[in-house]
Amino acid sequence: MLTIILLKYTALVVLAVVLVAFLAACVFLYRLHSRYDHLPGPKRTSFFMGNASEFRSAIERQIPFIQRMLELQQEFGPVYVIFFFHQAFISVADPATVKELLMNDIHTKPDSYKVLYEVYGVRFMGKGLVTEQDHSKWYNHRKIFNPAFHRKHLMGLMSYFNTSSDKLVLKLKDDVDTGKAVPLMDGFSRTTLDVIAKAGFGMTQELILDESPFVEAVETSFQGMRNQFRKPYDLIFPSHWKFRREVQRAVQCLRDTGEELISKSRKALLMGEDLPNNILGIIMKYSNPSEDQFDMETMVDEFLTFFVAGQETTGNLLGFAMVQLGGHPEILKRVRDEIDAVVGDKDFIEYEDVMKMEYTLLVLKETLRLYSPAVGTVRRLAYDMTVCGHHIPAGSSVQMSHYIMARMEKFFKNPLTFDPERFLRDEDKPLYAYFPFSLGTRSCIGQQFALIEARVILAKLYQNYDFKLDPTQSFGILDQITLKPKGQCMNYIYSRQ
Ligand code: HEM
Repeated sequence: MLTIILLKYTALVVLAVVLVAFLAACVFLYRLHSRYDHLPGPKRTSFFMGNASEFRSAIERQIPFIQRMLELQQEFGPVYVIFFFHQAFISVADPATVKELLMNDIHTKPDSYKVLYEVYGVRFMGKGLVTEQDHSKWYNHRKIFNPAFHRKHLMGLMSYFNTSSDKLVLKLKDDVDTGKAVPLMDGFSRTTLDVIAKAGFGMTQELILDESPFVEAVETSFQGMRNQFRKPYDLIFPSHWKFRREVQRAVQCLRDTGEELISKSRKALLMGEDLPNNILGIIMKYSNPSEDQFDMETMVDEFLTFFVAGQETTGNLLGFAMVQLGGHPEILKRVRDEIDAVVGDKDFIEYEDVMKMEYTLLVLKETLRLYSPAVGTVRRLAYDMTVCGHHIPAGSSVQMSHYIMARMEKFFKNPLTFDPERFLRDEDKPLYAYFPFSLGTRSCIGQQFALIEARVILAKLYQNYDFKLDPTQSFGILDQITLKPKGQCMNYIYSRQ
C-alpha cells in the first residue's frame, strides 16, 4: 500500500516538474519573441522551433542555408531576425555595423560557439582559438600563436607546402590521359590536411598517398561535428548510436595523436633539443611554461582547432577555384601563363615566387568573394545599438555574412560575375563588405598561410598537368557548415603539352 502511495506521489511530483519546466520554456520563448517583435523577419512556423523549418526548406531545395538567408535579406532588408529553437539571430548586412562589431573587442563571440566545444560528449575544439569566448584568455593564447604566422616563419614553411603539393602531383599521375574524369576534392582535402599536420605539428604519417586511420578519424569527426550541429535530435534514435560511438572514437583518436605530438615536443624542449621549424615548435619556443599558459587539454584543443579551421577551408577554396578556372578559359590561361613565367620548370617554389603570382592571388580573392568556405561570423552585442533604424538590444547574437554582402549590388558591381580584376578597379565598395577571413583581432590567423599554400598547390598542378572540367561538374555549392563545391570538382587530367 505504502509503495503505491509513494509511486503515485512520485508520479505527481514528476508531472508537476515537467509542467513547470514546460511553462518556464513557454514564458522564456514568449519573452524572447517579444524582445524582437519590432524587427522584420520571416514568420515563425512553430512557437517552439521558431524558423527551424527554413533549414528544411533549404535542404529540400538543395541550396546552402546561407543562400536562403540571402533571399530573406532581399525580402526583409539589411536587418532581420530569425529564430532557431531558443536562439534568436539578427542578420545584418551593413558595413558600419560590421566595422563596429568586428573591430571592437568588447563584442564577444556568443554561446552558439559552444556547440563546437565537444562532439557527442567528447571534448573537440574545447577552448581553442576559434571557440574561446573569454577575451583575455583568448588574447593570451593568440599572442603566443601570432609569431608563428609572421612572414619570416611562413617563409620557413615553404618546404612543407612544396613537399605536400609534390605528393598530390604524384597521386594524380595514374589519372593522367586516361580519358576518365577524376574527383579532385579528395586530393585537395588530403593535401591541406598533410600541410597542417606537418607544417603545424610535425606529424610524420603519410596522409596523401596511403590509406590512413588519421585521415579516416578526421573525416568521421567532421561528419559528427556537422551532424551534431544540423541534426542534434538524431541521437534520440538508437539507429544513430553506432555512428555516435564511431565519432567518439575518432575524436578521441585525434586528441590522443595531438597529445602524443605535444608531449614529444615538450620533452624535447626540456632536454634542450632544437625544436623543428613547425608551428608547434615555434609556439613552444615563445610560450612560457612557468606561466602555465597552455595546459595539455588546451594545447590539444588548439591541435583540433587548427585541423578544423585550416584544412577543409583551404581544400574547399582550391576546389572552388579549380571549378571557376575550368568554367573561365580566358582566366585560366592567364593563371597558367603567370605560373609558367614565374615558376617555369623549377622543382622548388620559393616564397618570392609566390609573391610574384599576383594574378593567381586575384583569382583566389575573387573565389573567396563568391565562394568563401566560411560564410560569416557572429558577435554578441555588448550594448544596445541602432542599426539601419532598427533597435537591437544588448546581448543579441548578430550574424554578419560575407557571402550575403558579396552578392549585393550595393557593394559589388555585377556581383554574380566572376571577375578577378574587380579588385584592381575602383567600382566596388568592399570596405567592411568583403571579409572572407573575418576582420579585426579575431580574424583568421591562417589567412596568409592559406593563400601561400593555395598558390603553391595550384602552381604545382598547372606546372605538371592540363585540366579540363568535366561538363557534368556542377557550379553549385554544397553546404556542409563550411561551403564546398557540389560534385567533387570532376576534371580530366592531361599531360602538359
Ligand atoms: C581559405 C582558407 C580559410 C578561410 C576562408 C578561413 C576563414 C576564417 C574565418 C572566417 C575565421 C573567423 C571565424 C569566426 O569568426 O568564428 C577564421 C578563424 C581562424 N582561422 Fe581561418 N580560414 C582559412 C584558413 C585557415 C588556416 C590555413 C588556418 C591555420 C593554419 C586557420 C586558422 C584559423 C584560426 C586558428 C582561427 C581563429 C582565430 C582567432 O579567433 O584567434 N584558418 N578563419
